[in-house]
Amino acid sequence: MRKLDTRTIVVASHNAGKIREIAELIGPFGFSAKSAAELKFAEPEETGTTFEENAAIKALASARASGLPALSDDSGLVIDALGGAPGVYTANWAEREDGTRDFPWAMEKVEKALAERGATAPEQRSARFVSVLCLAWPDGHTEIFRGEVEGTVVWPPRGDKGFGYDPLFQPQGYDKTFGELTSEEKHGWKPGDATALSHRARAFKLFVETCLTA
Ligand SMILES: O=P(O)(O)OP(=O)(O)OP(=O)(O)OC[C@H]1O[C@@H](n2cnc3c(O)ncnc32)[C@H](O)[C@@H]1O
Ligand SMILES: [Mg+2]
Repeated sequence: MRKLDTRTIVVASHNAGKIREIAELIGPFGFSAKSAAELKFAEPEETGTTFEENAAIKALASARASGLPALSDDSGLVIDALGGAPGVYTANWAEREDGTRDFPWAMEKVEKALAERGATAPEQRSARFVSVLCLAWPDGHTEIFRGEVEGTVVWPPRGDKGFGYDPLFQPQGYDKTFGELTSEEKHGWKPGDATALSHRARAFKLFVETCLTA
């Protein structure tokens, strides 16, 4: 287990929604965060078959390109009735032929797949959001943290907050989707809290406990 030994960290992501959430989570710890998008680093190909593999590919690419520790996030929506899809391929499901992402269309695809399987009742629509964070150093060392949040796929999508598939996902015990919760509510965590809500905040809490606290 290695502690973070610099005050600058590269956020190894090109997703503006994710970068904003990671900046919110890391802000209170006094780090300055620079994203791979800002640094104009090329997006590495995500050739892994697990969240862990893809997170490591992204973090190592940014750590080596910057010479600084880099934190990546590989995430996705895992739907039980779809055998775990879209899972690691959650971003690909939203990709149009020209490479642009279309989330309303991706959410319709998810709904179509569920309807084809007759998964219309809430109990047939269980899912979890998964986030795997990887902190990598330029010398190749990595630390991995996984967070998951259980919930249900709703239809129609609700809310315009958050990003990506947020309007489709209602966490267990809540009557609002991630698209209807504020960013603070979605994290459900700030430094010192014993629990967190979102997949990303849950993984982040482990990262803080392992790499930031003395
Ligand atoms: O790889 P980077 O550059 O970090 O950005 P990305 O968007 O390609 O990220 P992933 O490869 O990890 O793919 C994750 C997909 O899951 C979606 N996703 C992940 N976390 C989410 C969240 O908290 N809310 C909604 N959608 C989320 C996201 O929109 C992507 O389509
Ligand atoms: Mg990606």
